[in-house]
Amino acid sequence: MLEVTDLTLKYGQSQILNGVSLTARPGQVTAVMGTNGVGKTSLLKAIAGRHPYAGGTITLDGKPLDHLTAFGAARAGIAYVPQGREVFPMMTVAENLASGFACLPGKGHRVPDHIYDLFPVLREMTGRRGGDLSGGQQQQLAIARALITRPRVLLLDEPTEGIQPNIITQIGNVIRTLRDQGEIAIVLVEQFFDFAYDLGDEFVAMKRGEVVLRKPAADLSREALLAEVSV
Ligand SMILES: Nc1ncnc2c1ncn2[C@@H]1O[C@H](COP(=O)(O)OP(=O)(O)OP(=O)(O)O)[C@@H](O)[C@H]1O
Repeated sequence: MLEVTDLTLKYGQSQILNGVSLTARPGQVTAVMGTNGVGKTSLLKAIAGRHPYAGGTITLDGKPLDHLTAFGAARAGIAYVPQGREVFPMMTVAENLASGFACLPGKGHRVPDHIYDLFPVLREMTGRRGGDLSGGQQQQLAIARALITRPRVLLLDEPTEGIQPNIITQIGNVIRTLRDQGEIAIVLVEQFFDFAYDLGDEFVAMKRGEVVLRKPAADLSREALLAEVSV
């Protein structure tokens, strides 16, 4: 279980996160929602070791992840799929996937079949350059690359952004499959309300760097959540 407690984060003198707390459990989707600029990406960056945080704690199964680097966080089991995907454009699909092995011990890794079973389109495109894939295919590649690292926590930053509807459905199905397998805790940052609402087991709504609502799906109506995350 991932526990973030009282997290604060600054860019220079600007306080961006102000005491943010959330929990992500294996086999569940924790959906983090809020309008542009409330600090959702900054929160994921702090968890993923991409930006230092000023205060608070992050623990995984009770063990502190003390200000890890991005590599350290990946080694500890935190996989991050950034907004905009960050696929390596000049590297092939196979090479992009193989880059995920860097944080695993040992050598001679091969892409497990279950990754291609989740994303069959990637199996057909192993030799194609990342930059030549469609946006939807790049998103699938970015999620697949994250799963290569055998994470315990999967951080997804706006996976539906700029993606066509049929691929959004496929990505939703992948998230559901991962959730139902019960091993990975998923933190989903998403502004596509219905997508997040359908998938979320727990909801965290943010405003101006603070959590204004934190509730399990069972205790929250669609209207109540919509009211908290609308402009
Ligand atoms: N590197 C940076 N330096 C300074 N300010 C930043 C930096 N990155 C983000 N910010 C500011 O921090 C605030 C939170 O940004 P963040 O990207 O975390 O929000 P967000 O909720 O993910 O927004 P969006 O949905 O638009 O991605 C914004 O006001 C943003 O302008």
